[in-house]
Amino acid sequence: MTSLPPQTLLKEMQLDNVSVGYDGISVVKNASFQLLEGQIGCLLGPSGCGKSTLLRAIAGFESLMTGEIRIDGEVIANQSLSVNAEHRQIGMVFQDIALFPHLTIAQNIAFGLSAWPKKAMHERVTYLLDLVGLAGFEGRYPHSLSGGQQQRVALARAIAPKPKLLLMDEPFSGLDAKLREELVPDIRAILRHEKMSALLVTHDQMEAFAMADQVSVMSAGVVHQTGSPYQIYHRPETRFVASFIGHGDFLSATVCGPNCVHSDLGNIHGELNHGFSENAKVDLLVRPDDILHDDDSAFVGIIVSKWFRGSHFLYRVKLASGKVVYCFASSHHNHAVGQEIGLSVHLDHLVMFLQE
Ligand SMILES: Nc1ncnc2c1ncn2[C@@H]1O[C@H](COP(=O)(O)OP(=O)(O)OP(=O)(O)O)[C@@H](O)[C@H]1O
Repeated sequence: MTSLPPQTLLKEMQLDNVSVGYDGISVVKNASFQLLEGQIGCLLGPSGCGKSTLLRAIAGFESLMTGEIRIDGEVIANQSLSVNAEHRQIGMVFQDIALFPHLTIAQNIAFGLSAWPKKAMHERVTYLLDLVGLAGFEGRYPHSLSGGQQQRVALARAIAPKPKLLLMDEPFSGLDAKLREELVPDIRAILRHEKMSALLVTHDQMEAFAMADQVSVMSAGVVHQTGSPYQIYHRPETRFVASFIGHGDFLSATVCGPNCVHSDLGNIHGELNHGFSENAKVDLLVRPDDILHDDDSAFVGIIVSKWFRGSHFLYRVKLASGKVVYCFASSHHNHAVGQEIGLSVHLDHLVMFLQE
């Protein structure tokens, strides 16, 4: 058995105050975050917020206006230095799959392995074909594969040379929803199996949540927050993150204690001290799963719209103040639009922002 070149895993990538731009105007501003061994990170944000630009800077295709990028403690880019893309040990997968049409699937996967001994190359290609579920496809050409199969080949090609880090720019956006749903967990499992650190760019939060251990939410070039999907959803640190992620509404509220606010839905107590001063006017984030239909509650609202979601109904409910909020109800509670229903609040942690 031929011994394969040893795999060098990423220990840590660190971005410190990275700004990147075009023609002297920064489109990524002071981005800082860290990616650790085996972690799958994600840059999530609306179109044009600078995700691809930041990814391209990490890959070595854009230079830095300020800041520093380090891989395993070694500076690969700052204002005056930029290690060549091909020397960064970074693999890339793009939205437009871009396989070589005149090469077989095996030749595509082997493309970055030309320096490897023949036997090791063959073993690596066979291993990867198997890993991405395409054993037996080695002699086929890209045009004879489905979009999802082609994207698996693109992944195999990118990870074949054992890069320290895999960058993926909207790799699923050319695929239909059903295929995407199947492929995302598969790709995650493959990266996990390879202990490969990766950074994904997407504007789709469900994709981000399904793929990533850590999500960096961006808006207008600024990284607002980096955290686990759970933290991003339940503990958003900025108003933008709170409103961009998931469904939610802001209820006007007044602070009435160290872990209490008073709102249209009564006094709401959180588990933690929120740090706001007594009587401060705040906007309190309420998600659909924070407000439940409750016949016994004194707080009521009028249903203004409803959606049947199989296991539950999602209602939009107008409160006495005129504020409209989401509300979950089990699918046995089928109420008509215009009907009044009772509401109870189930909020463990209070996410709120001072009113502007
Ligand atoms: N080569 C370029 N020259 C000048 N401006 C550019 C260039 N590439 C991107 N931009 C601009 O930089 C900003 C950020 O673009 P970028 O592609 O990084 O955003 P994005 O978040 O990846 O968007 P999308 O999700 O639509 O791909 C945009 O305003 C874009 O028009």
